[in-house]
Amino acid sequence: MAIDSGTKEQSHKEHRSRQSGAKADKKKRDTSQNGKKQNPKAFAFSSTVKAKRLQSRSVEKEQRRLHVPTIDRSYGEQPPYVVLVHGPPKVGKSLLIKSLVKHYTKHNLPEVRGPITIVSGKQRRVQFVECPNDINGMIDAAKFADLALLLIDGSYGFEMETFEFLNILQVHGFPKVMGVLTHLDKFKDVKKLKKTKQHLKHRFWTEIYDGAKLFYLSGLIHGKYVKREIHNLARFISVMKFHPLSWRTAHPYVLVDRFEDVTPPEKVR
Ligand SMILES: Nc1nc2c(ncn2[C@@H]2O[C@H](COP(=O)(O)OP(=O)(O)OP(=O)(O)O)[C@@H](O)[C@H]2O)c(=O)[nH]1
Repeated sequence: MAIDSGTKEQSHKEHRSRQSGAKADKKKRDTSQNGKKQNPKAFAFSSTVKAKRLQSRSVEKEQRRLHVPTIDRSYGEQPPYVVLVHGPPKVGKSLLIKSLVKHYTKHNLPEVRGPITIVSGKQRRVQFVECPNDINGMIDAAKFADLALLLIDGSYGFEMETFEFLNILQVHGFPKVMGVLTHLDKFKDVKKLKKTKQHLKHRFWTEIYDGAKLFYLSGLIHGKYVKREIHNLARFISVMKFHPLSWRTAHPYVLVDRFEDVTPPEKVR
């Protein structure tokens, strides 16, 4: 290479493509295939079907981006997530709350009276509420529940209350729902138990959605549900992601659970 510093012109040796060797062989092979190169234009489409699919996919992606994000209006310390335990009478609601409280706090709860709030993680509190079995109670509960545990007596099947409550949930923005089957120890026949579980699962799926979570509590040990099963259920509740419901942000609601007159008696007199 010679550089002429005066005119700043360079003279380069001309490029000569390979005539022999592996690279030359490959090139020859590529060009000889159907008379065209393997990759004539790397990013241009060669199939119209594929191109159409690609286009609709990119449009979909764009739509998703444009979707209005749900606004989380909460600020400061987060309120506890309300886990509502619903079911017909004597299905085991109190027992389930007691078992879950025992799991989280290692304390025995003698009686369930009103909502119970426990700390389930560094950033999370969970409040267990037993759903009242009257229509007004259910309507109130549907408004504040973040997760509804629907208890179903496995030996009996679905009862009216569960369907009623699902309907109420539907018109209140539908929070998360999980099913829990109890009284499964009443089955003596293993085959029948299996069949019933299958049947109830599919019934539950048609009501909620295919693949909705259903837990099985197989029986009692020392008057409590099996530790392992409660552990699994509690784990699910602890890691569950709760998104703000758009219905709820659009329909603010205050539930008054107590009304006290605090005027000093002196003043009244
Ligand atoms: N064999 C069996 N008994 C159960 C099971 N679950 C609950 N029980 C029993 O059912 C009875 C009622 O349980 P509770 O927890 O009081 O039911 P509940 O739904 O709170 O009842 P109400 O508050 O009256 O609606 C208790 O004696 C439990 O021991 C189960 O899976 N198997």
